[in-house]
Amino acid sequence: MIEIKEEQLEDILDKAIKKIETQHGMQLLSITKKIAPLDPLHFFEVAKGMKKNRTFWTSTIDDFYIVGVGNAVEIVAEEERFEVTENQWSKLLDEAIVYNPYKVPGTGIVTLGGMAFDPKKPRTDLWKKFSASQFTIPEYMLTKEDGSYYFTINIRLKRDDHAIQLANELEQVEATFFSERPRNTNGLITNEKIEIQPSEWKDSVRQAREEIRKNKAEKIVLAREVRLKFNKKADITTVLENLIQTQGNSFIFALEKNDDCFVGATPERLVKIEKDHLLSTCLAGTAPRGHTEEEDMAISHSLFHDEKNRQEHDFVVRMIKHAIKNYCTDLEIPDEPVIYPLKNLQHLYTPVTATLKKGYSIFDIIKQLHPTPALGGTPREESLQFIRDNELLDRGWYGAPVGWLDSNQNGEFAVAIRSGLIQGDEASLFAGCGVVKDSDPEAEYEETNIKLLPMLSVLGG
Ligand SMILES: C=C(O[C@@H]1C=C(C(=O)O)C=C[C@H]1O)C(=O)O
Ligand SMILES: [Mg+2]
Repeated sequence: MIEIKEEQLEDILDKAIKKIETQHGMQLLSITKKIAPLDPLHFFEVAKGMKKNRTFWTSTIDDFYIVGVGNAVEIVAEEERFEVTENQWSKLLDEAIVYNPYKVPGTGIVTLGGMAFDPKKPRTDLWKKFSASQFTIPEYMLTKEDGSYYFTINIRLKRDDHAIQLANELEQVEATFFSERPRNTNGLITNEKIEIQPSEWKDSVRQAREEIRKNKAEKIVLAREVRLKFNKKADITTVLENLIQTQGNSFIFALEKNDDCFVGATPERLVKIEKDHLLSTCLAGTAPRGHTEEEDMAISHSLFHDEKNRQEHDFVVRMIKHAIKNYCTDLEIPDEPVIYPLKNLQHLYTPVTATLKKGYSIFDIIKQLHPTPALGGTPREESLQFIRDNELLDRGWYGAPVGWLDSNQNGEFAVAIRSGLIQGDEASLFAGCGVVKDSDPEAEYEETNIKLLPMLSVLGG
Protein backbone atom coordinates (compact mmCIF):
# COMPACT_ATOMS: atom_id res chain seq x y z
CA MET A 1 0.00 0.00 0.00
CA ILE A 2 1.38 3.37 -1.01
CA GLU A 3 0.26 6.33 1.08
CA ILE A 4 0.22 9.84 -0.31
CA LYS A 5 -0.16 13.01 1.70
CA GLU A 6 -1.03 16.69 1.30
CA GLU A 7 -1.93 16.92 -2.37
CA GLN A 8 -4.80 18.02 -4.53
CA LEU A 9 -7.24 15.61 -6.10
CA GLU A 10 -5.90 16.18 -9.60
CA ASP A 11 -2.28 15.54 -8.60
CA ILE A 12 -3.24 12.43 -6.71
CA LEU A 13 -5.13 11.09 -9.72
CA ASP A 14 -2.36 12.03 -12.11
CA LYS A 15 0.34 10.29 -10.07
CA ALA A 16 -1.78 7.15 -9.71
CA ILE A 17 -2.55 7.00 -13.46
CA LYS A 18 1.16 7.31 -14.29
CA LYS A 19 1.88 4.20 -12.23
CA ILE A 20 -0.16 2.05 -14.60
CA GLU A 21 2.29 0.38 -16.95
CA THR A 22 0.17 -1.68 -19.32
CA GLN A 23 -2.79 -0.95 -21.57
CA HIS A 24 -5.08 -3.26 -19.59
CA GLY A 25 -3.62 -2.47 -16.17
CA MET A 26 -5.79 -1.19 -13.34
CA GLN A 27 -4.86 0.78 -10.28
CA LEU A 28 -7.10 1.01 -7.23
CA LEU A 29 -6.91 4.47 -5.71
CA SER A 30 -8.60 5.45 -2.47
CA ILE A 31 -9.01 9.09 -1.44
CA THR A 32 -10.54 10.23 1.84
CA LYS A 33 -11.45 13.77 2.80
CA LYS A 34 -13.22 15.39 5.71
CA ILE A 35 -16.54 16.95 4.73
CA ALA A 36 -19.32 19.08 6.21
CA PRO A 37 -22.02 17.26 8.20
CA LEU A 38 -24.11 15.03 5.93
CA ASP A 39 -26.96 12.87 7.18
CA PRO A 40 -26.06 9.20 6.48
CA LEU A 41 -29.68 8.45 5.55
CA HIS A 42 -29.67 11.33 3.07
CA PHE A 43 -26.47 9.95 1.55
CA PHE A 44 -28.12 6.53 1.27
CA GLU A 45 -31.26 8.03 -0.27
CA VAL A 46 -29.42 10.15 -2.84
CA ALA A 47 -27.51 7.06 -3.93
CA LYS A 48 -30.80 5.48 -4.96
CA GLY A 49 -30.77 7.73 -8.02
CA MET A 50 -27.35 6.38 -9.02
CA LYS A 51 -28.72 2.87 -9.57
CA LYS A 52 -25.87 1.22 -7.70
CA ASN A 53 -26.02 -1.27 -4.84
CA ARG A 54 -25.94 0.41 -1.45
CA THR A 55 -24.54 -0.74 1.86
CA PHE A 56 -25.49 0.67 5.23
CA TRP A 57 -24.02 0.06 8.68
CA THR A 58 -24.48 1.82 11.96
CA SER A 59 -23.62 0.98 15.48
CA THR A 60 -26.20 3.03 17.37
CA ILE A 61 -24.18 2.14 20.45
CA ASP A 62 -21.36 4.52 19.40
CA ASP A 63 -23.12 6.74 16.84
CA PHE A 64 -20.89 5.35 14.13
CA TYR A 65 -22.03 5.08 10.49
CA ILE A 66 -20.64 3.74 7.23
CA VAL A 67 -22.68 4.08 4.06
CA GLY A 68 -21.31 2.66 0.82
CA VAL A 69 -22.44 3.13 -2.78
CA GLY A 70 -21.51 0.88 -5.68
CA ASN A 71 -18.66 -1.62 -5.96
CA ALA A 72 -15.17 -0.45 -6.83
CA VAL A 73 -14.13 -4.03 -6.13
CA GLU A 74 -16.08 -7.03 -4.95
CA ILE A 75 -14.65 -10.05 -3.16
CA VAL A 76 -16.86 -13.08 -3.65
CA ALA A 77 -16.10 -16.52 -2.29
CA GLU A 78 -18.11 -19.71 -2.56
CA GLU A 79 -15.62 -22.03 -0.87
CA GLU A 80 -12.88 -21.58 1.73
CA ARG A 81 -14.55 -18.25 2.22
CA PHE A 82 -12.46 -16.89 5.08
CA GLU A 83 -9.15 -17.77 3.43
CA VAL A 84 -10.20 -16.57 -0.03
CA THR A 85 -11.61 -13.30 1.30
CA GLU A 86 -8.64 -12.56 3.51
CA ASN A 87 -6.14 -13.35 0.72
CA GLN A 88 -7.91 -11.17 -1.83
CA TRP A 89 -8.31 -8.39 0.71
CA SER A 90 -4.63 -8.32 1.62
CA LYS A 91 -3.55 -8.52 -2.03
CA LEU A 92 -5.85 -5.61 -2.83
CA LEU A 93 -4.43 -3.58 0.06
CA ASP A 94 -0.86 -4.31 -1.08
CA GLU A 95 -1.59 -2.98 -4.55
CA ALA A 96 -3.79 -0.01 -3.66
CA ILE A 97 -2.73 3.61 -3.47
CA VAL A 98 -4.31 5.22 -0.44
CA TYR A 99 -4.67 8.89 0.34
CA ASN A 100 -6.12 9.06 3.85
CA PRO A 101 -4.58 11.56 6.24
CA TYR A 102 -6.99 10.51 9.03
CA LYS A 103 -6.31 7.46 11.13
CA VAL A 104 -10.02 7.13 11.83
CA PRO A 105 -11.63 3.64 11.96
CA GLY A 106 -13.89 3.01 8.98
CA THR A 107 -12.24 5.54 6.65
CA GLY A 108 -9.93 4.87 3.69
CA ILE A 109 -10.19 1.47 2.08
CA VAL A 110 -13.02 -0.32 3.84
CA THR A 111 -14.82 -3.48 2.88
CA LEU A 112 -18.38 -4.23 3.97
CA GLY A 113 -20.25 -7.46 3.61
CA GLY A 114 -21.46 -10.69 4.98
CA MET A 115 -21.95 -14.36 4.32
CA ALA A 116 -24.36 -17.24 4.40
CA PHE A 117 -25.05 -18.89 7.74
CA ASP A 118 -24.17 -22.37 6.48
CA PRO A 119 -22.52 -22.72 3.07
CA LYS A 120 -23.22 -26.47 3.21
CA LYS A 121 -26.97 -25.97 3.15
CA PRO A 122 -28.17 -25.85 -0.47
CA ARG A 123 -29.08 -22.31 -1.52
CA THR A 124 -32.71 -21.79 -2.54
CA ASP A 125 -34.12 -19.25 -4.98
CA LEU A 126 -34.93 -16.90 -2.11
CA TRP A 127 -31.24 -16.10 -1.58
CA LYS A 128 -30.07 -16.47 -5.17
CA LYS A 129 -28.55 -12.96 -5.29
CA PHE A 130 -26.39 -13.56 -2.22
CA SER A 131 -23.17 -15.58 -2.44
CA ALA A 132 -21.63 -17.77 0.28
CA SER A 133 -19.52 -14.73 1.12
CA GLN A 134 -19.60 -11.31 -0.49
CA PHE A 135 -17.66 -8.18 0.43
CA THR A 136 -17.70 -4.87 -1.36
CA ILE A 137 -15.26 -1.99 -1.47
CA PRO A 138 -17.70 0.83 -2.31
CA GLU A 139 -17.06 3.44 -4.99
CA TYR A 140 -18.30 6.19 -2.69
CA MET A 141 -18.48 6.01 1.06
CA LEU A 142 -19.57 8.20 3.92
CA THR A 143 -18.20 7.59 7.40
CA LYS A 144 -19.49 9.33 10.50
CA GLU A 145 -17.24 8.91 13.49
CA ASP A 146 -17.11 10.86 16.73
CA GLY A 147 -19.16 13.72 15.27
CA SER A 148 -16.97 14.09 12.15
CA TYR A 149 -17.83 13.17 8.57
CA TYR A 150 -15.50 11.65 5.96
CA PHE A 151 -16.06 11.03 2.29
CA THR A 152 -14.06 8.32 0.57
CA ILE A 153 -13.77 7.63 -3.14
CA ASN A 154 -12.41 4.29 -4.32
CA ILE A 155 -11.68 4.27 -8.01
CA ARG A 156 -10.20 1.78 -10.44
CA LEU A 157 -8.00 3.77 -12.78
CA LYS A 158 -6.97 2.82 -16.31
CA ARG A 159 -3.94 4.07 -18.19
CA ASP A 160 -5.88 6.28 -20.55
CA ASP A 161 -7.90 8.04 -17.83
CA HIS A 162 -7.52 11.84 -17.64
CA ALA A 163 -6.84 13.33 -14.24
CA ILE A 164 -8.55 16.69 -14.83
CA GLN A 165 -11.70 15.16 -16.24
CA LEU A 166 -11.93 12.57 -13.45
CA ALA A 167 -11.33 15.20 -10.78
CA ASN A 168 -14.25 17.20 -12.18
CA GLU A 169 -16.53 14.19 -12.26
CA LEU A 170 -15.66 13.24 -8.70
CA GLU A 171 -16.30 16.74 -7.44
CA GLN A 172 -19.70 16.63 -9.10
CA VAL A 173 -20.51 13.32 -7.45
CA GLU A 174 -19.60 14.78 -4.07
CA ALA A 175 -21.87 17.77 -4.70
CA THR A 176 -24.71 15.41 -5.66
CA PHE A 177 -24.63 13.84 -2.22
CA PHE A 178 -25.31 17.25 -0.71
CA SER A 179 -28.19 18.02 -3.05
CA GLU A 180 -31.86 17.94 -2.03
CA ARG A 181 -33.88 14.83 -2.71
CA PRO A 182 -37.56 14.82 -1.84
CA ARG A 183 -38.71 11.69 -0.05
CA ASN A 184 -41.95 9.84 0.21
CA THR A 185 -41.68 8.25 3.63
CA ASN A 186 -45.10 7.08 4.59
CA GLY A 187 -47.71 4.54 3.83
CA LEU A 188 -46.13 1.09 3.90
CA ILE A 189 -48.71 -1.45 5.05
CA THR A 190 -48.30 -5.20 5.49
CA ASN A 191 -51.35 -6.65 3.74
CA GLU A 192 -50.50 -10.28 4.25
CA LYS A 193 -48.43 -12.14 6.84
CA ILE A 194 -47.84 -15.77 6.05
CA GLU A 195 -46.22 -17.88 8.74
CA ILE A 196 -44.25 -20.67 7.11
CA GLN A 197 -45.21 -24.04 8.58
CA PRO A 198 -45.71 -22.97 12.22
CA SER A 199 -46.93 -26.33 13.51
CA GLU A 200 -44.17 -28.23 11.70
CA TRP A 201 -41.74 -25.77 13.26
CA LYS A 202 -43.04 -26.60 16.75
CA ASP A 203 -42.60 -30.29 15.87
CA SER A 204 -38.99 -29.61 14.95
CA VAL A 205 -38.48 -27.95 18.34
CA ARG A 206 -39.90 -31.08 19.99
CA GLN A 207 -37.60 -33.23 17.88
CA ALA A 208 -34.55 -31.10 18.80
CA ARG A 209 -35.52 -31.38 22.46
CA GLU A 210 -35.62 -35.17 22.06
CA GLU A 211 -32.12 -35.17 20.58
CA ILE A 212 -30.95 -33.14 23.54
CA ARG A 213 -32.68 -35.41 26.05
CA LYS A 214 -30.94 -38.35 24.36
CA ASN A 215 -27.62 -36.51 24.88
CA LYS A 216 -26.95 -36.09 21.14
CA ALA A 217 -26.58 -32.32 21.64
CA GLU A 218 -26.99 -29.78 24.42
CA LYS A 219 -28.46 -26.82 22.57
CA ILE A 220 -29.86 -26.43 19.04
CA VAL A 221 -31.04 -23.10 17.65
CA LEU A 222 -34.04 -23.35 15.33
CA ALA A 223 -35.29 -20.52 13.17
CA ARG A 224 -38.47 -19.90 11.25
CA GLU A 225 -39.64 -17.64 8.45
CA VAL A 226 -42.55 -15.27 7.99
CA ARG A 227 -43.41 -14.01 4.50
CA LEU A 228 -44.92 -10.55 4.14
CA LYS A 229 -46.74 -8.84 1.29
CA PHE A 230 -47.02 -5.05 1.27
CA ASN A 231 -49.30 -2.53 -0.38
CA LYS A 232 -46.28 -1.14 -2.29
CA LYS A 233 -42.51 -1.38 -2.67
CA ALA A 234 -40.75 -0.98 0.67
CA ASP A 235 -38.54 2.09 0.79
CA ILE A 236 -35.27 0.97 2.37
CA THR A 237 -34.25 4.46 3.56
CA THR A 238 -37.49 4.75 5.51
CA VAL A 239 -37.08 1.25 6.94
CA LEU A 240 -33.58 2.17 8.14
CA GLU A 241 -34.76 5.49 9.52
CA ASN A 242 -37.47 3.75 11.56
CA LEU A 243 -35.05 1.10 12.80
CA ILE A 244 -32.63 3.81 13.94
CA GLN A 245 -35.44 5.56 15.79
CA THR A 246 -36.82 2.45 17.46
CA GLN A 247 -33.93 0.03 17.95
CA GLY A 248 -31.29 1.62 20.14
CA ASN A 249 -28.51 -0.63 21.50
CA SER A 250 -28.36 -2.28 18.08
CA PHE A 251 -26.40 -2.56 14.86
CA ILE A 252 -28.54 -1.52 11.92
CA PHE A 253 -27.51 -2.73 8.49
CA ALA A 254 -28.66 -2.99 4.89
CA LEU A 255 -26.94 -4.86 2.07
CA GLU A 256 -28.45 -4.37 -1.34
CA LYS A 257 -28.06 -6.82 -4.23
CA ASN A 258 -29.95 -5.38 -7.16
CA ASP A 259 -33.60 -5.33 -6.12
CA ASP A 260 -33.16 -7.45 -3.01
CA CYS A 261 -32.03 -5.99 0.27
CA PHE A 262 -30.99 -7.76 3.47
CA VAL A 263 -31.89 -5.47 6.37
CA GLY A 264 -31.78 -5.83 10.13
CA ALA A 265 -31.35 -4.30 13.55
CA THR A 266 -29.36 -6.75 15.60
CA PRO A 267 -28.27 -6.33 19.20
CA GLU A 268 -25.64 -9.08 18.89
CA ARG A 269 -22.04 -8.04 18.37
CA LEU A 270 -19.89 -10.91 17.16
CA VAL A 271 -16.56 -9.09 17.36
CA LYS A 272 -15.17 -5.59 17.29
CA ILE A 273 -11.48 -4.87 16.83
CA GLU A 274 -9.99 -1.44 17.30
CA LYS A 275 -6.18 -1.48 17.10
CA ASP A 276 -5.51 -4.66 19.10
CA HIS A 277 -8.45 -4.28 21.44
CA LEU A 278 -11.05 -7.03 21.04
CA LEU A 279 -14.69 -6.92 22.14
CA SER A 280 -17.20 -9.71 21.79
CA THR A 281 -20.54 -10.44 23.38
CA CYS A 282 -22.48 -13.39 24.59
CA LEU A 283 -26.17 -12.74 24.03
CA ALA A 284 -28.70 -15.49 24.63
CA GLY A 285 -31.67 -15.95 26.93
CA THR A 286 -34.79 -13.92 26.24
CA ALA A 287 -37.87 -12.43 27.89
CA PRO A 288 -40.38 -9.76 26.86
CA ARG A 289 -40.37 -6.20 28.26
CA GLY A 290 -42.92 -5.28 30.91
CA HIS A 291 -45.72 -2.76 30.37
CA THR A 292 -44.84 -0.89 33.57
CA GLU A 293 -41.48 -0.29 35.20
CA GLU A 294 -42.46 -2.63 38.01
CA GLU A 295 -43.49 -5.43 35.70
CA ASP A 296 -40.33 -4.91 33.63
CA MET A 297 -38.13 -5.23 36.73
CA ALA A 298 -39.98 -8.37 37.78
CA ILE A 299 -39.44 -9.91 34.31
CA SER A 300 -35.71 -8.98 34.35
CA HIS A 301 -35.40 -10.52 37.77
CA SER A 302 -36.96 -13.81 36.75
CA LEU A 303 -34.96 -13.90 33.46
CA PHE A 304 -31.77 -13.44 35.43
CA HIS A 305 -32.67 -16.33 37.77
CA ASP A 306 -34.28 -18.62 35.21
CA GLU A 307 -32.33 -21.86 34.92
CA LYS A 308 -33.38 -22.63 31.34
CA ASN A 309 -32.34 -19.19 30.04
CA ARG A 310 -29.11 -19.21 32.06
CA GLN A 311 -28.26 -22.55 30.49
CA GLU A 312 -28.88 -21.18 26.96
CA HIS A 313 -26.61 -18.29 27.83
CA ASP A 314 -23.82 -20.27 29.49
CA PHE A 315 -23.26 -22.41 26.40
CA VAL A 316 -22.42 -19.24 24.50
CA VAL A 317 -20.07 -17.89 27.18
CA ARG A 318 -18.15 -21.15 27.45
CA MET A 319 -17.80 -21.55 23.71
CA ILE A 320 -16.65 -17.99 23.03
CA LYS A 321 -14.07 -18.23 25.79
CA HIS A 322 -12.76 -21.49 24.39
CA ALA A 323 -12.83 -20.30 20.77
CA ILE A 324 -10.75 -17.17 21.22
CA LYS A 325 -8.43 -17.94 24.09
CA ASN A 326 -5.51 -18.94 21.85
CA TYR A 327 -5.84 -15.78 19.78
CA CYS A 328 -5.74 -13.24 22.61
CA THR A 329 -4.25 -12.26 25.91
CA ASP A 330 -5.90 -10.44 28.83
CA LEU A 331 -9.19 -12.25 28.23
CA GLU A 332 -11.84 -10.94 30.61
CA ILE A 333 -15.34 -12.36 30.99
CA PRO A 334 -17.51 -11.55 34.01
CA ASP A 335 -18.88 -14.54 35.95
CA GLU A 336 -22.49 -13.47 35.64
CA PRO A 337 -24.55 -11.93 32.83
CA VAL A 338 -26.43 -8.66 33.04
CA ILE A 339 -29.76 -7.71 31.47
CA TYR A 340 -29.63 -6.10 28.01
CA PRO A 341 -32.86 -4.17 27.40
CA LEU A 342 -34.24 -3.60 23.90
CA LYS A 343 -37.49 -2.03 22.80
CA ASN A 344 -39.48 -5.25 22.49
CA LEU A 345 -37.48 -7.72 24.56
CA GLN A 346 -34.61 -8.22 26.97
CA HIS A 347 -31.66 -10.58 26.90
CA LEU A 348 -28.98 -12.02 29.11
CA TYR A 349 -25.70 -10.39 28.10
CA THR A 350 -22.06 -11.01 28.99
CA PRO A 351 -19.35 -8.78 27.48
CA VAL A 352 -15.97 -10.23 26.49
CA THR A 353 -12.82 -8.12 26.27
CA ALA A 354 -9.28 -9.15 25.29
CA THR A 355 -6.13 -8.09 23.49
CA LEU A 356 -5.71 -9.62 20.04
CA LYS A 357 -2.32 -11.29 19.65
CA LYS A 358 -0.04 -10.00 16.89
CA GLY A 359 -0.41 -11.76 13.55
CA TYR A 360 -4.15 -12.44 13.87
CA SER A 361 -6.93 -10.59 12.09
CA ILE A 362 -10.66 -10.12 12.58
CA PHE A 363 -11.18 -12.91 10.01
CA ASP A 364 -9.37 -15.38 12.28
CA ILE A 365 -11.73 -14.49 15.10
CA ILE A 366 -14.89 -14.64 12.98
CA LYS A 367 -13.82 -18.00 11.66
CA GLN A 368 -13.44 -19.31 15.21
CA LEU A 369 -16.65 -17.79 16.49
CA HIS A 370 -19.16 -18.41 13.73
CA PRO A 371 -21.61 -19.86 14.48
CA THR A 372 -21.63 -19.42 18.23
CA PRO A 373 -24.19 -21.45 20.21
CA ALA A 374 -26.39 -18.32 20.10
CA LEU A 375 -27.22 -19.24 16.47
CA GLY A 376 -25.96 -22.80 15.97
CA GLY A 377 -25.81 -24.79 19.17
CA THR A 378 -23.59 -27.07 21.24
CA PRO A 379 -21.68 -29.09 20.16
CA ARG A 380 -21.21 -27.10 16.97
CA GLU A 381 -21.07 -29.89 14.38
CA GLU A 382 -23.95 -31.94 15.81
CA SER A 383 -26.25 -28.93 16.14
CA LEU A 384 -25.37 -27.65 12.67
CA GLN A 385 -26.10 -31.05 11.19
CA PHE A 386 -29.47 -31.10 12.92
CA ILE A 387 -30.30 -27.65 11.56
CA ARG A 388 -29.17 -28.63 8.06
CA ASP A 389 -31.33 -31.77 8.09
CA ASN A 390 -34.42 -30.51 9.89
CA GLU A 391 -34.86 -26.75 9.70
CA LEU A 392 -37.67 -25.78 7.37
CA LEU A 393 -36.01 -22.80 5.68
CA ASP A 394 -32.98 -21.48 3.89
CA ARG A 395 -31.42 -19.10 6.44
CA GLY A 396 -29.33 -17.48 3.76
CA TRP A 397 -27.46 -14.62 5.43
CA TYR A 398 -29.71 -14.59 8.49
CA GLY A 399 -27.74 -15.48 11.63
CA ALA A 400 -24.36 -15.03 9.96
CA PRO A 401 -21.67 -12.36 10.43
CA VAL A 402 -22.24 -8.96 8.77
CA GLY A 403 -19.95 -5.99 9.15
CA TRP A 404 -16.91 -4.16 7.92
CA LEU A 405 -13.15 -3.88 8.23
CA ASP A 406 -10.59 -1.30 7.19
CA SER A 407 -6.97 -1.34 6.11
CA ASN A 408 -5.75 -0.60 9.63
CA GLN A 409 -7.15 -3.83 11.08
CA ASN A 410 -10.15 -2.09 12.64
CA GLY A 411 -13.50 -3.68 12.10
CA GLU A 412 -16.75 -4.83 13.56
CA PHE A 413 -19.12 -7.70 12.82
CA ALA A 414 -22.55 -8.38 14.20
CA VAL A 415 -24.68 -11.49 13.99
CA ALA A 416 -27.42 -10.80 11.45
CA ILE A 417 -30.53 -11.56 13.49
CA ARG A 418 -33.75 -9.46 13.82
CA SER A 419 -33.47 -9.26 10.08
CA GLY A 420 -35.26 -9.83 6.83
CA LEU A 421 -34.81 -10.04 3.11
CA ILE A 422 -36.84 -7.31 1.43
CA GLN A 423 -37.76 -8.00 -2.20
CA GLY A 424 -39.73 -5.09 -3.61
CA ASP A 425 -43.26 -5.36 -2.23
CA GLU A 426 -42.54 -8.59 -0.36
CA ALA A 427 -40.21 -9.72 2.40
CA SER A 428 -39.11 -12.73 4.40
CA LEU A 429 -38.39 -12.21 8.09
CA PHE A 430 -36.49 -14.66 10.24
CA ALA A 431 -36.30 -15.42 13.95
CA GLY A 432 -34.91 -18.29 15.94
CA CYS A 433 -34.42 -19.45 19.48
CA GLY A 434 -32.16 -21.67 21.51
CA VAL A 435 -33.71 -25.06 22.21
CA VAL A 436 -32.41 -26.76 25.37
CA LYS A 437 -33.60 -29.78 27.36
CA ASP A 438 -36.39 -27.84 29.13
CA SER A 439 -37.70 -25.97 26.07
CA ASP A 440 -41.44 -25.77 25.55
CA PRO A 441 -42.34 -25.53 21.82
CA GLU A 442 -45.24 -23.11 22.48
CA ALA A 443 -43.04 -20.81 24.58
CA GLU A 444 -40.25 -20.92 21.98
CA TYR A 445 -42.79 -20.05 19.30
CA GLU A 446 -43.91 -17.03 21.35
CA GLU A 447 -40.27 -16.05 21.83
CA THR A 448 -39.74 -15.99 18.05
CA ASN A 449 -42.87 -13.85 17.74
CA ILE A 450 -41.37 -11.09 19.86
CA LYS A 451 -38.07 -11.38 18.00
CA LEU A 452 -39.97 -10.66 14.79
CA LEU A 453 -41.46 -7.44 16.17
CA PRO A 454 -38.55 -5.05 15.53
CA MET A 455 -38.71 -5.71 11.78
CA LEU A 456 -42.49 -6.20 11.55
CA SER A 457 -43.17 -2.86 13.19
CA VAL A 458 -41.06 -0.89 10.69
CA LEU A 459 -42.68 -2.71 7.77
CA GLY A 460 -46.20 -1.58 8.52
CA GLY A 461 -47.10 -4.84 10.29
C1 LIG B 1 -31.75 -16.55 17.08
C2 LIG B 1 -32.09 -15.34 17.51
O1 LIG B 1 -31.62 -14.81 18.68
C3 LIG B 1 -30.72 -15.54 19.50
C4 LIG B 1 -31.42 -16.43 20.44
C5 LIG B 1 -31.75 -16.01 21.72
C6 LIG B 1 -32.54 -16.90 22.63
O2 LIG B 1 -32.99 -17.98 22.22
O3 LIG B 1 -32.77 -16.55 23.80
C7 LIG B 1 -31.36 -14.74 22.17
C8 LIG B 1 -30.54 -13.96 21.42
C9 LIG B 1 -29.87 -14.51 20.23
O4 LIG B 1 -28.74 -15.17 20.64
C10 LIG B 1 -32.98 -14.46 16.71
O5 LIG B 1 -33.27 -13.35 17.15
O6 LIG B 1 -33.41 -14.86 15.62
MG1 LIG C 1 -34.18 -18.37 24.06
